[in-house]
Parts: sequence; structure tokens; C-alpha cells
Amino acid sequence: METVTVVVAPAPVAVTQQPPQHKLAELKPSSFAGVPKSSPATKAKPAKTKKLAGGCGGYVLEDVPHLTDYLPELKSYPNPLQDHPAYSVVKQYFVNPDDTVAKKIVVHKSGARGTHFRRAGPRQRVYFQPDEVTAAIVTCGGLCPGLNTVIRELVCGLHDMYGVATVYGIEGGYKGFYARNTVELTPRSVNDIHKRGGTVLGTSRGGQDTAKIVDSIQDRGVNQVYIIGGDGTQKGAASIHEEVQRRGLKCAVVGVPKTIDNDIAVIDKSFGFDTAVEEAQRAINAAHVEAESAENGVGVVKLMGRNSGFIAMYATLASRDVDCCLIPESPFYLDGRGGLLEFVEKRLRDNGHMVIVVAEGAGQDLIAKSMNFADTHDASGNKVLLDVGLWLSHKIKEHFKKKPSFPITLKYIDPTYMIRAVPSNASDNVYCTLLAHSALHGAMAGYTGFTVAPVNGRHAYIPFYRITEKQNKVVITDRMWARVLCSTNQPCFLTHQDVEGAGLDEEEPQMPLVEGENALVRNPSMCNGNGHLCSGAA
Ligand SMILES: Nc1ncnc2c1ncn2[C@@H]1O[C@H](COP(=O)(O)OP(=O)(O)O)[C@@H](O)[C@H]1O
Ligand SMILES: O=P(O)(O)OC[C@H]1O[C@](O)(COP(=O)(O)O)[C@@H](O)[C@@H]1O
Ligand SMILES: [Mg+2]
Repeated sequence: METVTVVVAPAPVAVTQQPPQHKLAELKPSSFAGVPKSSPATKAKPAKTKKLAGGCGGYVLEDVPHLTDYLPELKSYPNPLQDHPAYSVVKQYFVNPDDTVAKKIVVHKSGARGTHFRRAGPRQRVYFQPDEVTAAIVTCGGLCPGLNTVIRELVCGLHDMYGVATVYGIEGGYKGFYARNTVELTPRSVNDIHKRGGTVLGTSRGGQDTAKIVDSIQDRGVNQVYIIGGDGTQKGAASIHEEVQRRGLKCAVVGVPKTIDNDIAVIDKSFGFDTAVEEAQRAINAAHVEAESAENGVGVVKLMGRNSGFIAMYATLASRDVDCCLIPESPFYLDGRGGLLEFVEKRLRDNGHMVIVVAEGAGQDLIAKSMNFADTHDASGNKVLLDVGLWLSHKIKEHFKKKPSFPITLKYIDPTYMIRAVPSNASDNVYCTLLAHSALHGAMAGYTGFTVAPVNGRHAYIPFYRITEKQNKVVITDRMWARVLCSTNQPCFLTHQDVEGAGLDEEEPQMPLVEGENALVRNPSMCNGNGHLCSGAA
């Protein structure tokens, strides 16, 4: 994909709140190089202030904070990379300070240019001298393939590109800042870690005490913090950044998004996701082999995906052995016409075997209804899920027990933690390397309070609030989910209300339907008695 280089209209302006889209044109221009210039230390503006810059054609830059926003006297230095033997030959190695990356890549010819983010990459001026940097790296939340690669590349990148010698590892997640000693990370000590699953630093849920964490940052003289974690972690990073800024510390707070579930909004995809989809194939293959070899064999595979069914969706599409994919975003039901049990029976009669892939967050309301469990939460406040794979297997077995003339053999495979614990594959390793490099270039250039990630194929610095305000979910009314339904030929289980209520992909320009199109949604005769659409069941 191409770089979106936008020559910003003469002069964008910083505003404190995101204006409604139709008002963007009213923003007055000024320079966005140093906006907004606030007074240092205790008078610093709260970090929650959004840095927006408007330009022509509905252009908006959702910018990230810079250390000079609250420390205006900070000195800058030439980037040492310009003398680096590996990089000095690269033409245009430094990114243009006015380069931005468009969030919306598909636009209507008369549509607004929309939101852009600051392009990631090395700048000509940096705000840290190499021997001044004390960096810290922490990993939080659930495991994800690639964590060790990001750690390795942060350490080696800081050392090799910028000559930074002091990098601390914070052990055991956020609470490690104040409850554990640090470990020194050197290129030598991290040399081989990318070949291992998990995180060499350890991780945890809960224990995010902002004041104590920033005390620890201050006491240890840390001035660059790299925080690797998912949506919960990035919320924690946002409050650390706010407190760092409130105290007027020269400390860049940088988030690297991690989630095997791919549930982080705005970004193209999270590292480890490819690896997870690949690893999931092994479980699906096993389920298929078992199912094929038995009389009326049913293989049930549970995959991760707390609120977002991306792993299940992509693993299903990749495999082609899956007969039914169930995800949290798409409600389903068991009994009656068009229900899952009817479909299982039909598929077994037709093919003699079937494979069901279910994301762990699917059908939670159905289980809760049938089993009456009280909600429990983990230390981070995430709802603890009930085992949908086990429940589903039980329901299917129970159903066929009532039909002695129709014996089935069901095998349930739960590979979730085995998938999460593998080292990252080659493409995720490259992706993790680029993420780490983009992160440290941003910190060295004085940017702070941002998460780094690719947006439409180009790395960008994204303000924390954009990453945390909502989760990335499968849009069941868009083409990708339709591809899954088409490949499995499963029922869609949806009611008219489900379709109406489903979120639309805001990236896709919505087209009014031509008369007669989408007859399934419009034609009541294509519904079963319960008002459910019955596409694939037929
Ligand atoms: N809203 C929040 N504000 C501050 N910290 C949070 C918030 N939610 C979670 N955290 C912290 O972030 C860390 C990881 O969160 P968790 O939800 O377990 O994983 P992930 O970051 O992978 O989503 C935990 O230490 C948790 O206490
Ligand atoms: O058993 P744990 O460690 O709490 O992890 C379970 C959860 O972790 C995940 O793998 C990832 O969750 P996070 O990205 O929020 O850390 C989910 O898919 C799963 O529900
Ligand atoms: Mg999470």
C-alpha cells in the first residue's frame, strides 16, 4: 500500500475536543509542529486533551502528544542514525514531519478526507542523547505469540540504532513496577528470546496502580517506557502518561498493541494473530480427521476470542474443513427450525461428519440462561467466560441421545492455551520488528502518549484514546463474514433485528440498495417461523 503523504493545508490548529464531522471545515489553521505549547511541570495541560488539526477537504489530523507540549524548553539533537553505516545510505530515511496516514482508505469521490494519524518513523531531530536514555519495557495481560520478539527488537533497536545502553525489563506486568526488581536487558541477554513463546518478562492481570508506577518510573530515572499489552493495558498506559505529564516528567510513554484476539480498534491487525490462525489449523485438522473417521463424527474446536471472533473466522476461512463457525458477534440458537441442532443433523445426514469451530465468547448468554451462573471477573475486570465448547458438546450429545437410531461420535478439542503459547511465525516476527522500531523512533523523537501500529499498511502513531474507546469486532453485515457463511454454508441464525442492530463497517461507504437486492433481508417468506433468516440451512 502506498504512503499517504498529505501536505497539510497551510496550518492546522489544535482543538480540545473532536468536533462533529460536518464542522471540521470551520477549524482555523495554525502550525502543528508544536501544538499546544503548555507551561511546564505542574501547570501542564491534562493529557486527555485531544490534539486535533483540521485542514482542507474535511482533513483532520488526530495527533499525539509531544514532550515539548509541556516541556517547551527541551533541547533537540541531530538523529544519530544519519551517521549509521546501515542507514545513512538509505534515501529519504527520515520521514517528512508532515506525513500522515489516512484512517479511511476507501473514499467516495465527494467524501471528506477524514481522520489521519501521524506517520511513524525516524525523525531528523531527536529529544534524547543516547547516554541520557533509561528505557523500561513491560508486558501485561494475556500471552500472545511475538511478545519476546517485540522485547528483543526494542532492546536491540535502541542499542544498535541509537546507542542506548540502559534498558530495564519490568517483571510480571504493571505490578512489577512497584513490587519487583528490574532486570537489565542487553542485546546479548535477549539474543535468542524470539524463538520462545510467552514473555521473558512475565505478565499479569490487575495491579495497575498509576501513582505507584509513576513513582517507580521517577525513582529509577526512566525516561522512555514501552508498554506492550492489549486494550486493558493501553488504558493503563494512558493513565500513566497523564500522570507523567501532570508531574512534568521528561518521559515518553509508548504503547505497543498486543492481543491474540485482534480486538484492538483502528489498527490493521495485532501481532500474534497470524500465528494463532496458523496454529489453529492443527487443531481443526485433528478435529476433521477424528470426525471423518467415525460414524457421524462431530469435531468441536474452541478457539480464543473473548468478544471478537477473528481467530475463529480466519481459521475457518483458511481451513475449508469447517462446517460451522460460531463467534460472539453473531448470535445463534440451538433448537427449532433453522437452529444449530437441526443443522448438525442435516450436515451429518448429508456428509457423515462435520467440524464446528466456536470462539470462546460465543453463545455466553445461552449458556448463562441454561446454567444460571453468577458473573465472575478476572483481576483486570474482564468477565470470566463459561466453556462454550464443553457446553455445546454436551448439548449436541444430549440431542442425539434422544435419537437412538442416529448415533454420533463427538470429539471436543480445546487448543486455546497451546495456540497462545507458541513462538511467533516468520511474518509475525517481521511485523514485531517493525512495530518495535516504529515505537522507539517515536520515543526518541519526543512523541509520547501513543500506540504504534499499522493503519492501512503504514505505521502510525495513534493517540491512546482512539485505541481504547471501542473494541474491534467482526462486522457480521460485511463481506468477510458473508465469505465465511458462504464457505461453510451454515445458517446465519439471524433475525431481522440482529441485522438491523449489527454495527456497520464505518470504513465502507454505504451504498443504497438497488430495488430487489438483498431479498433475504427484505422478503419475509425467506424467514422461518421464529422470524429467523434461513439462508444456509436450506
Ligand atoms: N481501564 C483500565 N485502566 C487502567 N488499567 C487497566 C484497565 N483495564 C485493565 N488495566 C490493566 O491493564 C493490564 C492488562 O489488562 P488485561 O485486560 O488483563 O489485558 P489486555 O491488556 O491484554 O487487554 C492489567 O494490569 C490491568 O490491571
Ligand atoms: O486465562 P487468561 O490468562 O485470563 O486468558 C484468557 C483470555 O486471554 C485472551 O487470550 C487474550 O486476552 P487479552 O488480550 O485481553 O489479554 C483471551 O482470548 C482469553 O479470553
Ligand atoms: Mg483485553
